[in-house]
Amino acid sequence: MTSDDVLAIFREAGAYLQGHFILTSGLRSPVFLQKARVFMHPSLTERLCRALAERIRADVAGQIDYVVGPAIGGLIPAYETSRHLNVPAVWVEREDGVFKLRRFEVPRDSRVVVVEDIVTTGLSIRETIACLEDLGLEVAAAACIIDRSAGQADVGVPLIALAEHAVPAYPADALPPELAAIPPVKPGSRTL
Ligand SMILES: O=P(O)(O)OC[C@H]1O[C@H](OP(=O)(O)OP(=O)(O)O)[C@H](O)[C@@H]1O
Ligand SMILES: O=C(O)c1cc(=O)[nH]c(=O)[nH]1
Ligand SMILES: [Mg+2]
Repeated sequence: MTSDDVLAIFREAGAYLQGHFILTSGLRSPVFLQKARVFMHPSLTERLCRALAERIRADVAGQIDYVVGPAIGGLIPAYETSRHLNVPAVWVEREDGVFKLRRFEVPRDSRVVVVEDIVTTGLSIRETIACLEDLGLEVAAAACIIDRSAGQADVGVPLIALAEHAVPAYPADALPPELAAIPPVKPGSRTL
């Protein structure tokens, strides 16, 4: 599956939004990939995550014990990708703003792959890895459906992206006038 194929799925699902968006990193962007509008369709999610699982199988040497999804966006793709890898899926969720593995007991030294929906700066994956490493887990790699940084984000482990799609993002105090003219919205769950 190519990046164009993935973007076509997002466009057809009405998930390629244009406007003025506040991202989880605090950056502002004229584009938001509303993955929930893709993941609401099991057949589309199955196609994307089957392809992502194939990439993970090809790129990650050795055993994978668990897939970990950062809630909320990573829940569905992590679960569906784990189904194709035939390993269990768990998730981290925010407690007072910090990712925690609240509901599971994963043995120390387990080898895991983090599966995210979208990467912009890589901040959410880095936060996830910090939580997992604190628990003594080995993070073999991270993976995502779309990398908006097009390879620029550094998450500290190899990042496998099903698609790369470079999208502009600006600090809040450096907005182009056409973006500043639109009232911003924040679709994600951080700080909710
Ligand atoms: O690479 P980053 O700069 O961290 O941006 C990407 C993150 O932003 C979104 O999560 P968000 O916190 O907005 O909430 P969500 O998971 O509920 O969508 C998305 O699900 C990624 O986790
Ligand atoms: O950076 C983000 O917060 C972000 C960007 C995007 O396109 N989609 C998303 O869910 N989050
Ligand atoms: Mg998220």
